[in-house]
Amino acid sequence: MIISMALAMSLLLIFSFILLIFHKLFNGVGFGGGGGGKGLPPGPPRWPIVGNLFQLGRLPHRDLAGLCSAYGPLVYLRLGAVDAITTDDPEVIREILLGHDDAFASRPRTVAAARLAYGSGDVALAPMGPHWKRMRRICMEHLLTTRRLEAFAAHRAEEAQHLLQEVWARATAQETVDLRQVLEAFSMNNVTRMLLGKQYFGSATAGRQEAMEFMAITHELFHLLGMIYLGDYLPAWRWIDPSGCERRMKEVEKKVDKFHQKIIDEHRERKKKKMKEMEEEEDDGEEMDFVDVLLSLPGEDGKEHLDDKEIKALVQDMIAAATDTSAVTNEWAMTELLRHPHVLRKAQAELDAVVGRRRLVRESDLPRLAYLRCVVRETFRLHPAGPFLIPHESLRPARLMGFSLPAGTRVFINTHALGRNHHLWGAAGVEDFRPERHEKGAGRVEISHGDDFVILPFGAGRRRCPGAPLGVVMVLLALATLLQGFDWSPADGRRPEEIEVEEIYGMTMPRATPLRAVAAPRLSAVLYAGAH
Ligand code: HEM
Repeated sequence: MIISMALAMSLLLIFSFILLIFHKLFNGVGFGGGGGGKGLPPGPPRWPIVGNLFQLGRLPHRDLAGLCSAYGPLVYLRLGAVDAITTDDPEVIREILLGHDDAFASRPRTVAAARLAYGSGDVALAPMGPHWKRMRRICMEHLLTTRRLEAFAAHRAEEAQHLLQEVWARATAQETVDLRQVLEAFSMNNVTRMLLGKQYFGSATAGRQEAMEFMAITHELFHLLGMIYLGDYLPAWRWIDPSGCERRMKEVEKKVDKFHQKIIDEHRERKKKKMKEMEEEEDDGEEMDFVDVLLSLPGEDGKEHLDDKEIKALVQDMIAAATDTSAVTNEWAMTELLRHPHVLRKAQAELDAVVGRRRLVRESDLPRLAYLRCVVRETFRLHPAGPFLIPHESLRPARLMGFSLPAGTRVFINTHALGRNHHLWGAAGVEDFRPERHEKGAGRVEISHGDDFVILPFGAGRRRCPGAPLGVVMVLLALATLLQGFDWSPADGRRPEEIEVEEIYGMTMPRATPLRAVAAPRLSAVLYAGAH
């Protein structure tokens, strides 16, 4: 497979090279001009056909950051047949996401979105239009309301207790803790309890095997959705598909669909049973999970119900958008805390002062944990869950910062580079993890973006993350629980500075390897076993 990939790449390069020579012979101009022509923003020179595609490697966010350093805050690229821009500058980002939100709020129709998001029939990957509006409204009105978030607070407290117990069990058995595993379980359980009425990891679970399968499918899905697939930029690539990418998409599509269909069928069955037993009473919606709600909503064009495809697209979107983002953020936060023990101790001292050690931290404590909130902001600065948000696309020709962009321009807002922009954070120490840079006088430390757009963990404008309040609570609650409950040190006797910080690129950007650490209990034993 590697050989066929290399062969295809070489053929493409040879073909591009021949074209380049023809181009040079007959037009007198060489290596394709960079951006800047036809009123486009500046950008790197490009090859015929492939354009700048081969300038993107394994970590495209770092490659695009390099282009912003070389060509300025707004860079034009040609990726095969697709026009694209990238930026790491808060002013340009504000113009795209707020000033020209109407033009830039669509999404590209990628092969992965078509295959893996029910023909872009979800919210997150749907192009701008009436379908997106309706699906997003359903989520906002039936899942992500303040009332529903409050109604599930008790479940989140149970999951925090469960997280504490899981780590405690490993600590008392003198085992290292796989933080990726316990943090994923925490996020997955919280989300699936709201969505599906099921806890996937733990005592009253859907079964360990099913949980592991579910998690593995979600990872694979995220990997495929996030990758820069050459077939999206060079249609001819799809004929060869040398790495078998589309075949993998088809396989994952089947597995995911089977999983979601099972969930819907189980819910329908349960509903039927209830009706039969005449147990169904007028419901205020609080005991219904999201799938129950979706099954009771009317469909479009006079249809009695939403169809299964629409329900599956929504459920998949919510699971994917909610679990990985918060788990990845928490794994990075713990990575940085382990690398910076003085920050970890300072966050624990704050927990001792605000909550004490005689009871467990609760959701209602979170607004008062100002330093912990700075830790999360700093984590988002250095390790944003979505390195390019979810790429946007322009719906129509647009003017931006004095340049003209054609319709269908793909927009890579580089949040990873924004957090390392020397003009904002200073050239020295930009890679240092220093939560103090976000400290301000009195008042709550906000974790979403402010007016200055210097960090952007949830995007902005009409495509901003609708789950941000829930995401923030899940991240803070898990971290507060881990820090209040345990002292932490690196696994395998490593020194803090030896903990790796390499990332892998995808729709979310996790550490390259799972984080393992040693936990030592710091509360009285009764709190680990007892009720919250
Ligand atoms: C720490 C946790 C989270 C982070 C960092 C995060 C981040 C993001 C980002 C960066 C985007 C793209 C914004 C854009 O393209 O402009 C997004 C979109 C989205 N997020 Fe989140 N998210 C989190 C949690 C959640 C949760 C808990 C949910 C739902 C339960 C959720 C649902 C969505 C949806 C549906 C979209 C697509 C919005 C649209 O395209 O209209 N997210 N999120």
